[in-house]
Amino acid sequence: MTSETLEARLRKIGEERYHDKHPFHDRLHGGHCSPDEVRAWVINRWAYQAAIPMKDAAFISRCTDPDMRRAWRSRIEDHDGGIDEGGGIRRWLKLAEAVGLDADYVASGKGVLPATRFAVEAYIRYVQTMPLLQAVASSLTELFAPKIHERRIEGLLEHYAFANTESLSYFKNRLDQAPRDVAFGLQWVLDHADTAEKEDMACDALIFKTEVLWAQLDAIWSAYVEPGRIPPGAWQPGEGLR
Ligand SMILES: O=C(O)c1cc(C(=O)O)c2c(n1)C(=O)C(=O)c1cc(C(=O)O)[nH]c1-2
Repeated sequence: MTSETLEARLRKIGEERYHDKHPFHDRLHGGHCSPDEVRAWVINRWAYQAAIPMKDAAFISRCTDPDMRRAWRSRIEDHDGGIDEGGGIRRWLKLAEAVGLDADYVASGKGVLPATRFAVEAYIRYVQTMPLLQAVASSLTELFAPKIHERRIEGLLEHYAFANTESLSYFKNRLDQAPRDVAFGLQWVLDHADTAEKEDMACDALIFKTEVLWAQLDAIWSAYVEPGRIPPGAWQPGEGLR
């Protein structure tokens, strides 16, 4: 199989399984979420955001090649940033405040749904334990992220009063960062998946990751949209407000 075919397979997985197809995103981007549904999403998605640099640090700890570590470390810098200006994590907390949440509450991780936590932990563990090829391939959902970030910026600006350049700065920054990261990750996977078995492994990793993302939105839907069954200990509307 040629690398073009592998790339086409990976892109097809995104077309079929990426979480832009999840009904929660239609609801969010179409302006149909209640303020509490938006808050639930911001609180839960925080758990994912906060885990990304930890997963990238876990990845780097496994790399024996300095070139690979050098290429990968900007991902951690994007999210953590410098002491004064911060990075993506701090920008996410701006969004939290804009939707009426207390930033310290959100950053505490209290109230995150158990299923969200399990999904995020599974992603970190995957990157820690699976063959490097699969650890890299699991990041390739970012091939599809810029499109959803553009859609999100447009939809939120159109429909919600909290949306402005500052509150949405997280997504705006990702528009430049994600394509750079994913160009490297994709090329690395195409270069290293040099047998049919390895190509299958790369595809399996991407499928696994789409499931990590999908499961988080399913959890939000069942707790806060329908049937509205909030698990014990998870965020209750009215908690953690600023
Ligand atoms: O808003 C989204 O839909 C979305 C999806 C993804 C993704 O596809 O995993 C990431 C992000 N955002 C994101 O902002 C981000 O920093 C990020 C890092 C990674 C990763 O796997 O390393 N995915 C994503």
